[in-house]
Amino acid sequence: MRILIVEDSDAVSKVLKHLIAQELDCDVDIAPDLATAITLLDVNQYFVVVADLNLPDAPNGEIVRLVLNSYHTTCIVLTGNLDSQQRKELLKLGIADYVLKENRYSYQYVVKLISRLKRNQQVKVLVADDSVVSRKFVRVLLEQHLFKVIEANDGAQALTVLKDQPDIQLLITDYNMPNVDGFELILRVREQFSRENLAIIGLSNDNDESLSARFIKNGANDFLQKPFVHEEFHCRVLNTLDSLDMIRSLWETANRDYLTQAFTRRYFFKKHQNEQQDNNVFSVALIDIDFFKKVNDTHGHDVGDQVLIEFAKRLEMAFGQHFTVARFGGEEFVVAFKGLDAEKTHTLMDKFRQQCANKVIDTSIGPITMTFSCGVATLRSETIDSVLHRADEYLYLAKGAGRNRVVSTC
Ligand SMILES: Nc1nc2c(ncn2[C@@H]2O[C@H](COP(=O)(O)OP(=O)(O)OP(=O)(O)O)[C@@H](O)[C@H]2O)c(=O)[nH]1
Repeated sequence: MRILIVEDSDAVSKVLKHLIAQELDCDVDIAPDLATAITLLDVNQYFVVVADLNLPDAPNGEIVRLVLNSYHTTCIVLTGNLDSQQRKELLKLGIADYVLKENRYSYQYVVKLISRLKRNQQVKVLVADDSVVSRKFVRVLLEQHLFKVIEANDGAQALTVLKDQPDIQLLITDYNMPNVDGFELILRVREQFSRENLAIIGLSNDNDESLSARFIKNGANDFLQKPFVHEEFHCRVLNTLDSLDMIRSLWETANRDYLTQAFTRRYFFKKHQNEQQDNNVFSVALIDIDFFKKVNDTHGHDVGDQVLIEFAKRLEMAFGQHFTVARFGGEEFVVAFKGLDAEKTHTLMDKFRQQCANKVIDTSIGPITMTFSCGVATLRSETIDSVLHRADEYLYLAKGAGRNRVVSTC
């Protein structure tokens, strides 16, 4: 990623370059005037151009039109002052945002914005609105911030799109729509997508003043009254996505093991405590690395950690896409095989055991071999604790029989 700062003040460009380089993994070029900017723009592909409106050889914001229209590059405007008319014109041109050079927080805002724009490239936003004009308007605003935009012309279509593309992170929905309106859409979406999975912003040009509260009570994160100004739209979208990121990060901290990134014991129980009622075939594999204490004692705790991290990675690669992989503590892991009986689970785990035993783990002190023992049990008319207890008994038998083996009822 490469950023261009076009700014005639040496002090400002140095501060910005320092902050950007510190926060973002990217190259930063500086142009003190329009002529240098053109030379650089001709040879480099920039992710974003941060441009001062008033340059020695272009005092009237000429750089902005050039960046947007000739180089089709995202532009953040930097300016000492801006009157209301200039502000409107710039926003109409399609800049990502403008920043007043007021204090160091202004520069931090630029960095935060670039970082957000970078992430936005991976963020899918669904716009549900029966008005084509309105949908296109929102699309243009979202694309200025580099989002991947998907459109739905009513609530029913939005539900289908969300089912097909569950990785959509933000739904922006109008209130008045045929078939399924905004409220009903949100209620139905929230049955499947929690707040850490999907954020929702409601829109309406209806003058009913209770709408915003009703949207939020129904499960939306925010609401915007039409017509809205560009900046308010961007601020609300960015705030909503920042909150979503924060909720996700808290969720990850609460549910993932810090060292290995496998799910925690707590998550495992929360997710699988009702397996019996769900009436599904359900097996668990309880896994314990063999002689792990020896790895720590011989090579040190750090190398032990590297082995745990790599082993968790292997488990995740082998089973994580379809099954829950959790670290129960220490060198003990569990995989929940929902839908598989003991025999199938045993076969899968035994194949994985052989692969692990035959593949060295590269650590900082060189390659290390490791094996594990495993107990497999299938849920009967019992609690999740009981099935784990039985898996533990089989694990104990596996250890007693010489380790590096899988034991189950089969
Ligand atoms: N490096 C590292 N070691 C850990 C961690 N958690 C637990 N351990 C170590 O894991 C080892 C577990 O040893 P034991 O329970 O005796 O089991 P073992 O040596 O694997 O022997 P068997 O299970 O009987 O094959 C202990 O030395 C713990 O200190 C961790 O997060 N990192």
